[in-house]
Amino acid sequence: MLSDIPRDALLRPLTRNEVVGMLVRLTIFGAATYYSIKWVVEAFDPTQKQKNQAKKRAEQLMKQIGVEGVSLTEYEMNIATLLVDPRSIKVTWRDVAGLDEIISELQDTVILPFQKRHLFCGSKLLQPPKGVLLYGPPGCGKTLIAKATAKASGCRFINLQASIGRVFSLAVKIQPCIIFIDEIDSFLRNRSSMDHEATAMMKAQFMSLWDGLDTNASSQVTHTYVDHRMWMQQYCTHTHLYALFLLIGCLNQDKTLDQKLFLVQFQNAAQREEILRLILSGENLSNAINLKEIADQTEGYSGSDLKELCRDAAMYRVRDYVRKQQMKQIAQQFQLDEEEHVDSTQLRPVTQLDLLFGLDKMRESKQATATADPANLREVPLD
Ligand SMILES: Nc1ncnc2c1ncn2[C@@H]1O[C@H](COP(=O)(O)OP(=O)(O)OP(=O)(O)O)[C@@H](O)[C@H]1O
Repeated sequence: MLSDIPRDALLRPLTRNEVVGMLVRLTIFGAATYYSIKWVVEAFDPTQKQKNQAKKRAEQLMKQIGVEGVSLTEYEMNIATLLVDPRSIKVTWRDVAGLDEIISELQDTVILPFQKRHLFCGSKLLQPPKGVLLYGPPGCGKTLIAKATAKASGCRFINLQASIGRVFSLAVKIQPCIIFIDEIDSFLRNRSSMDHEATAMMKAQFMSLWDGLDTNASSQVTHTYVDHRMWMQQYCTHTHLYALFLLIGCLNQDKTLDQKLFLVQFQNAAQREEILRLILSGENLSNAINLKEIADQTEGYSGSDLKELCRDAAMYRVRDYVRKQQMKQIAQQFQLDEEEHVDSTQLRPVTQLDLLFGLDKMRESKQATATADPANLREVPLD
């Protein structure tokens, strides 16, 4: 074929027009190949439909929370579907009882820097913590606090089970943002014989992201001095559950900050009384209710235990109501005169006895759980 081209045409340098023409042809050919391959790959990808739906949902959510013009990778797009608009969070500080000290410290160190940025800009000492760690036994209010904090700060909120790298990169892009990881210990400890290495890698990745996020000086994300590895190790192996949330988008670029750690644990009797009062507020209570008596007898109970106790107590009057209605029907069938007038639409008030019954039931179920706990069984001597 080359023999068809005149020899002098092969030897002379190409003209400008020839070079431009060749470049145009190469560009068109390259683009056509790229889009054809992309089209074929997409056509054969069974997850494409879900991806498109996730993209749509993420775009909608981003718009709703006021983020526009940010380009996201496919992974970030998936995480973005977990975004929560703080206005849609129902929990407020008023839903948390007995934890006033923690709440007031959170308000000063976490909420204020978001709300009054200008006050914190000028001073290295006044920098807010980059991360906040809530830890403690289950059912004591960590999730409540995390949600109330997100609501009060007005931050974008990502509530996730476990997906790490992209979460951080998305959070950096849409900062300010709170990342909330509930029960992260179960993710960090969750292993099988197969995934030991993978878990270790994820753990390492999490640690490095948690530690630094970004070393870029122009980033609004900071390093801290606290050794989180120690915390992680300690709390991933020695406590059952904790929730964790990080703040991103703080103001400083300096390494002078500490991490804030809050122990959310079992409350004392006075705090338990406050929790009981909050849980029962809005209920029809008998005048003789004595919450102090219940609080004094519930040492070691979590907030969720107290809620369960109150729920049971409140149920007794529903059972009473149903029983009375049945008796009424029987009396009507036998055309007996009813001595007592029963209001057919109202439940009776919750009484102290209901609460004490609820307490008994709770004790029984706690005892049963303690006996069934394999950890306890292991400690029983075999001989
Ligand atoms: N301090 C509290 N004030 C009011 N209610 C509480 C409190 N602590 C717990 N509760 C009740 O118990 C429920 C569970 O609490 P929450 O989910 O916040 O616990 P948690 O500490 O996050 O537990 P876990 O570690 O299991 O996730 C709450 O929805 C609430 O009804």
